Amino acid sequence: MKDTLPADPTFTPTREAGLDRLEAFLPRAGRTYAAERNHDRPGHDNVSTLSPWLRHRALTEAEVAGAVLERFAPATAEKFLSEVVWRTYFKGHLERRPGLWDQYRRAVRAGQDRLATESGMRKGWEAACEGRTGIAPFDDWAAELARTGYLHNHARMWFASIWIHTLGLPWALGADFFIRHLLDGDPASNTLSWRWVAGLHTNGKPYRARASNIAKYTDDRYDARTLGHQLATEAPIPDAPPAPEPGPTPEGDSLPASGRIGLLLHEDDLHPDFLLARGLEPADVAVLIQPQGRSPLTVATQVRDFTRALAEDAATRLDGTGPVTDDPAEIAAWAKGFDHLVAPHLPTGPVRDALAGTELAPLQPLRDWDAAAWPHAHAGYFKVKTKMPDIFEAIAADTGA
Ligand SMILES: Cc1cc2nc3c(=O)[nH]c(=O)nc-3n(C[C@H](O)[C@H](O)[C@H](O)COP(=O)(O)OP(=O)(O)OC[C@H]3O[C@@H](n4cnc5c(N)ncnc54)[C@H](O)[C@@H]3O)c2cc1C
Repeated sequence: MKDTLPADPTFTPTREAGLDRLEAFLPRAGRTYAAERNHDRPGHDNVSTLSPWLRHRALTEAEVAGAVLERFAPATAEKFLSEVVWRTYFKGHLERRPGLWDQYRRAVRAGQDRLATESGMRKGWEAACEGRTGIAPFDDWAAELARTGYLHNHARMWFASIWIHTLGLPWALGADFFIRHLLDGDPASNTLSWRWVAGLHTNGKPYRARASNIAKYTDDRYDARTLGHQLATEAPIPDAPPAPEPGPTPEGDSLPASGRIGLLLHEDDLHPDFLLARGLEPADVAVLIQPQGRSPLTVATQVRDFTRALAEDAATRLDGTGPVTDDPAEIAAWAKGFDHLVAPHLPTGPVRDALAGTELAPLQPLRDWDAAAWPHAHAGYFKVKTKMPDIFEAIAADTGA
């Protein structure tokens, strides 16, 4: 029976492979995506599976949106484009409220303290992480995540809801479990999506997974009646500190007018098309990665390998001879050879945290795409969604097309 299932998607850690995936998906980015996207199906060919490349900006939101808009009218591809812009919204939201990242890190540590002292919770957490809860779809998604480093969006929502509301586990430990295993594990999309499921994001409404919804969108792979007896019927909102007030949109630095420039790429932006389009001529390129910085626990080998290989691919593309490293001290030694260090804007997350502990202070130009979207990312998604036409205006400048 298993042999007849479509194969798991694979994620080759090169920009070229991401471009191939985009090319193969493009014909389905219009009405087909709108009609089919909610189904969690083996193989996942009803969605793009582009997120591992987009997360590291080995492919950028602007170039993906640009390719889609060359093929479809904005209204036809609205659903897909809106999902891409969700990613930008979450990045902007966290840039405006970086304190949410600090709160999350503290909540993970507090959850780990509880694991050390509450044996019942520890057993529940271990069973959830190992896919041994007895809730069939949840256990299957835990196994799929560990095997592939990817889950469909609906599966992520249901999984997070069952983790929080049915199993009664701390939301931050669930977010930590995801970010240790997802190839696209992202400080913004992951943290804020888990907060959204818990009911801590903008509207105070938790997301509760329903048996009938799971059965429908898994094409009846799971029995709604059995699930109906297993899933929580209530979804109380967990205690959490209030969200910080939004700060200003980060302002991008200008490029230096002269001098030898070292270009520092990082795992949050590996394709400096916008900088080259602005006239940057780097003397050399290095890449800083921090996959292990995503969690205090061990991050999955395939996540660390994927991130490093994608970073090496970026350095090779740009003929960089600088280090591709997770050690900021190596970057500091390399940076001594230049008058200026330039990096694409460093968003909230482990790379920025790692640099904060050093004397390195690269100039950080901002992408036109982010500059168009982030001023509207201070509250819910709707404000950004209404600005989609303006954001698309930034595609040419962002991609240098
Ligand atoms: C609990 C939870 C945790 C999540 N954690 C992450 C994460 O760590 N990293 C991550 O990239 N996404 C995360 N998401 C969002 C979303 O599930 C994935 O981006 C999407 O499933 C990736 O699959 P795809 O590339 O096939 O998406 P498609 O449906 O093909 O969408 C295209 C692109 O749009 C973006 N996108 C789509 N849906 C969302 C969304 N809801 N929020 C933000 N961006 C979106 C992604 O970059 C994606 O590649 C999470 C969602 C939930 C509910």
